[in-house]
Amino acid sequence: MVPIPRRGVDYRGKIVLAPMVRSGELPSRLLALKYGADLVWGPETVDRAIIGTTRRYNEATQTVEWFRVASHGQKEPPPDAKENIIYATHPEKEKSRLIFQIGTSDPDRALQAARLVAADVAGIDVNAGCPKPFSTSGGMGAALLRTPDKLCAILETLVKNITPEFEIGISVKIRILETPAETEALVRRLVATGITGLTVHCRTTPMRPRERAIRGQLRMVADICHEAGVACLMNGDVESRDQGLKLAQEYGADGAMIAVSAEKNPSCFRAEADGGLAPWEEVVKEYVKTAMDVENRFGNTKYLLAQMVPGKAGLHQPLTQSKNYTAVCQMLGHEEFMEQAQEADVRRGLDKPPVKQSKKNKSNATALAAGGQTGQARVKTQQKKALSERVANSAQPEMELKPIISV
Ligand SMILES: Cc1cc2nc3c(=O)[nH]c(=O)nc-3n(C[C@H](O)[C@H](O)[C@H](O)COP(=O)(O)O)c2cc1C
Repeated sequence: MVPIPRRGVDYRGKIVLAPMVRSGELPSRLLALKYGADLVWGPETVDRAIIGTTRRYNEATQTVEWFRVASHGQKEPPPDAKENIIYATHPEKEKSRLIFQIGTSDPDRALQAARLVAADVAGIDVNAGCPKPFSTSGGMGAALLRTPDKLCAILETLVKNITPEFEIGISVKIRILETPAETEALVRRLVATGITGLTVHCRTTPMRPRERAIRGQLRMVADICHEAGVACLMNGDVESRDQGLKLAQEYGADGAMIAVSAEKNPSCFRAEADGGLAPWEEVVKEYVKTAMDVENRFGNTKYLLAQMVPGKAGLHQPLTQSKNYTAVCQMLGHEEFMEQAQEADVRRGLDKPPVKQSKKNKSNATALAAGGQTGQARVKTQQKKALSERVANSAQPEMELKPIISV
């Protein structure tokens, strides 16, 4: 077992929520914590997306939000400009248990991004496992497994600058490599960077999510971590708290991380002794309430509900077509939430038909498409910016991420 870390969270004996783009937004994390998750990872947030955001405290929801205003390529955003919330946290409920995961391929940018959130989280994690072209084409995610010098430089920069200033630990999430020897060489380098935790997703980069996780290299990874005083979490096909604790013990890991099973039913974090898995109806009710409490983006709420409501309930089509929280509560029979749902819809403008794109924005889009008016270089910068924003806001699940960015 690893010694208790002097700084940052203690990972030992922990069952944690995995980082999940789109599925790991604030209400999902709060629900996971409510059902007993020990720590929660936020969805991967690309460094460029968080850099340049403004932080504010939202009194109404008691959340901290990092947002930017869409400027559509103009210096001053138009008065009707839309605000994009890039990241949100509920300090009271999750600060000491929230790990912020960065998507990055550059030590300086990683540091700039980490500085913006470090005071509000319990740890910073670097994503070195996302296999999708959207991540790897920018040198991020699983591409970092093939550029260990760069990955180590990122981790060392964060350890050197973030840990002493904010008293939080730095961790990394990797996948196994093709051979145990390759994985061993990589892990030996990573644990020497000063990180406090390492999560190993027990699949190789080309493996599909449906393929069973391979645990043959796990004990070796955990042993190398422990020799260096680094905690090791296992990930891949863990479905519940009890199973995770058993597997961690069997393979010598400190704890386990759950993704897909938690996306479907976050009560998987509850021990059998405390009631185990709750029925989906109960979980969905909690989720809708939590999503309204923190004013979650309706599109994200709808997406998560589609993961949680079983197909056989026959609700997927009406859910997909629903336009606001009131409709969702009606459909699910949550009469007691109707008032809150109506208020939430009014606040978010969901009680009216969607606003058409303004003339100004339309003409900007045309100018961009034409490419001539503002000059080729400026258009390119604007397109890159817009794509980066999409990266942060589209929040697609890892398996579905499209190669939409070429920066
Ligand atoms: C919807 C979805 C989004 C994901 N997004 C991320 C992410 O942002 N960062 C990351 O490191 N892994 C991401 N993953 C991978 C998971 O964290 C985890 O490594 C993987 O799903 C294996 O765990 P499981 O077998 O419990 O599902 C994502 C997985 C899913 C299903």
